[in-house]
Amino acid sequence: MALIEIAGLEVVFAARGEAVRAVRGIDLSVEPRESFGLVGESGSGKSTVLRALCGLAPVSAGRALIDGRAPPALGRIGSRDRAFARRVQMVFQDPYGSLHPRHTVDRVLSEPLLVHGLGGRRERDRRVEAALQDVGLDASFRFRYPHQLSGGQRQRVAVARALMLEPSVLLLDEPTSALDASVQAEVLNLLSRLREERGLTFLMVSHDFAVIDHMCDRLAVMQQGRIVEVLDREALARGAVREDYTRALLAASQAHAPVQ
Ligand SMILES: Nc1ncnc2c1ncn2[C@@H]1O[C@H](COP(=O)(O)OP(=O)(O)OP(=O)(O)O)[C@@H](O)[C@H]1O
Repeated sequence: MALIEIAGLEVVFAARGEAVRAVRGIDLSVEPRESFGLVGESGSGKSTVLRALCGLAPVSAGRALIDGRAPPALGRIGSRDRAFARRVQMVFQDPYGSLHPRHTVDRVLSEPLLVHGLGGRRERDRRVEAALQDVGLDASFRFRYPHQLSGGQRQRVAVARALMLEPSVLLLDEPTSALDASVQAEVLNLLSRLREERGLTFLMVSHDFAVIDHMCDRLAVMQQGRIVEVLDREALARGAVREDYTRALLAASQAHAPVQ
């Protein structure tokens, strides 16, 4: 059975009295342990799909389910949210924005455990140290603040935080596009390794085909809130693309340096 199931999904935002149809009826299934990419031009609705899956955007019609369940309603904190957070986590583009500037790495990583009442002090310490090690940061990083880290190190901390509750699904929104090319490759390789080791399922947004090609088994191409085609990696490698829109995106992406 698919782990992520999206059917007839529509998301409509009300912006200054006008309805913005960000997602216009999409269907998508992602299997357990699969890594699936969403590509498309800016504003095509990629991030909105991820947000609908975790309850941060309204599902106006259709459904967006993970493991057969809809996300908890916006603004309601309860046991369903806690159960959901233990299955699904999101990683954003900008680790600087998503890490609290006045919280140490230790606090950032312990907080999910505290909120979920997991482990005593010793157990939390052990898990924070293990989490740092898992993302390739040594113990000296534990009491640093975000501004004392490089962009790549910050994103490693954001990945470690996302994994603290041992979720099965990661929703990744342009997780490396704020990083330099060489650092980008390191973080992508880290994500691939963690996925392999932990049997994670990824749904990943990028505007960059090289990133998607590096990371994903299949991808959907989005345009104006719709999916125009779904490709697997092999079709992408052969250039077996049906839509001119996809070809244009591919050409624009290939103008940039490929991921190593
Ligand atoms: N909260 C919101 N309120 C109103 N409109 C929104 C909201 N969030 C997104 N939109 C609109 O929905 C459309 C899709 O946005 P979305 O962020 O999903 O696109 P995207 O493909 O992820 O783009 P990018 O690659 O630039 O991040 C855009 O027209 C955007 O302006």
